[in-house]
This record gives sequence, structure tokens and C-alpha cells, in this order.
Amino acid sequence: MTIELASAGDTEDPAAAGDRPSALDLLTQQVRDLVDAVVLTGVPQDELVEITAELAALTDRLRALRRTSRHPLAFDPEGVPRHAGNAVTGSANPYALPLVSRVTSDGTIRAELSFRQIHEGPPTSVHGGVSAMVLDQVLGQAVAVAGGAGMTGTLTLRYVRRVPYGEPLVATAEYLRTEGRKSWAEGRIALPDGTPLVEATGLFITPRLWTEGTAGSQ
Ligand SMILES: CCCCCCCC(=O)SCCNC(=O)CCNC(=O)[C@H](O)C(C)(C)COP(=O)(O)OP(=O)(O)OC[C@H]1O[C@@H](n2cnc3c(N)ncnc32)[C@H](O)[C@@H]1OP(=O)(O)O
Repeated sequence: MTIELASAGDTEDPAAAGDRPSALDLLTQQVRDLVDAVVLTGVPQDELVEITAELAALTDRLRALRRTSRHPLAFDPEGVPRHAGNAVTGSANPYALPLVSRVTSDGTIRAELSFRQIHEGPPTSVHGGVSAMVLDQVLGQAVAVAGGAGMTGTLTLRYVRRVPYGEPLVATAEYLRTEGRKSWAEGRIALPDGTPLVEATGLFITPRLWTEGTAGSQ
């Protein structure tokens, strides 16, 4: 298999890398696959012990050189702030789904997603905190695209129906309004036919520090 990688200098700048995956993107996806495999594995104990030793060696190789800087914050053409280390969207964060969102013509944030078994809370259902994390992100993006980027002040959730994993779902969010440094948005995770599973409203506050000239940190 031949994979066209982004050049080494592009790895910390998704915009420069374009659509080509970086080596770090590929490693990240491999680690996601590994985590899924761990959750579902049924191999015998002695095999688990051997695999653990191999993984410990790989972990040491990765730790041989640690990054000292954060992944840079960039804005995609639709104005959505992104950085590769983000816990929900980050292409370089194995913990991230990753969620891929876009802005529709009416300003709605829309992301098609499918949770995995690693997101399980109650048996057969997605953990409520995982749903909250996704909604925090898309509501925050809706506010950011509307020009009111901020930190989550409050996030209110209504869990309407159990959220399944392994099935296609849709997360959407809309900006509502701004008063001073406070902006509101609402959103939901739903089945593809629009049936809501979790509904959210959120207040996002542009920190006083940002307006005083100190850079934000999302
Ligand atoms: C595009 C990327 C999307 C990313 C989405 C994900 C976003 C996140 O997860 S952010 C992480 C979670 N949130 C946090 O960590 C926030 C922690 N809190 C803080 O940093 C600060 O308390 C912060 C920024 C919210 C407010 O600080 P500051 O700017 O000093 O606000 P302050 O001047 O005290 O208050 C401003 C107004 O907001 C109100 N307010 C402050 N905090 C809150 C709150 N938590 N809830 C409701 N209202 C609040 C105040 O009462 C005040 O209201 P008013 O103007 O009517 O008197």
C-alpha cells in the first residue's frame, strides 16, 4: 500500500497539509483501532501479556522525543476553529472520535458521527458524558462561527432517548444570540431521520482576558 503523506514540515499545520494525512494522523488512527481492539479482544491471557510488552516498547519509542508546544489553532475556510489536539475533533488525538463538522448554508453546525463500543456507559448505550462532550463542541463551534468564540459557562442537557453506538447519528447546533460577552447556542444528537436523542443548550462566555488582548486557548 502506498500512502501519500504530508511532508514532515506540515505535520503541525493541518491547513498546510491539505487533505493528505500526516504520519501523525495515521498513527493516531492506528491507536484508535488499537483501543477498539482492546475493548473487544478475546485473545488468551498469555497473548495479552505479550501484546502488553510490545506496546510498552512502542510507548517508550514515542516518549523518546516529547513535543514542547501545543498543536496550533487554525480556522478552516468556514471559520470553524480547529486544532489537531482537540479531544473531540483532533486529527492527532486518539481520544477524539474524531468528529468532523461542517457549516451549512444557514450557519448550522452539522456533523455525521457514529459512536463506538469504547463510548459505552450503560450496557448497549453511549455514556451521557460522551454525548455531552460532543454537544459542548458543536455548540461552541456554532457560537464561534457566529463571531462569539468563548469558553463554556453552562451546558444544559436533556437526555431524551438512549444513544446507540455503532449506528449513524447526526449532531447539529445553531447559534441563538449574543449579549455582551455571552453567547447562546442550542443543538442535539439525533437519528438520521431527525428523532432527537440528546438536546442541549449552552452559554459561552468570551473571557475577559481574551478581550483584554490575551490569546484564547481552545
Ligand atoms: C470552536 C471550539 C469549540 C470548543 C467547545 C468546548 C468549549 C469548552 O469545553 S471550554 C472548557 C469548559 N469551560 C471552562 O473551563 C470555563 C471555566 N470558566 C472560566 O474560564 C471563566 O469563569 C469564564 C471565562 C467562563 C468567565 O470568566 P470572566 O470572563 O472573568 O467572566 P466574568 O467577568 O466573571 O463574568 C461575565 C459574565 O458571565 C457570567 N458568568 C461567568 N461565569 C458563568 C458561568 N459559568 N455560567 C453562567 N454565567 C457565568 C457572569 O455572571 C457575568 O454576567 P453579567 O455580565 O451578566 O454580570
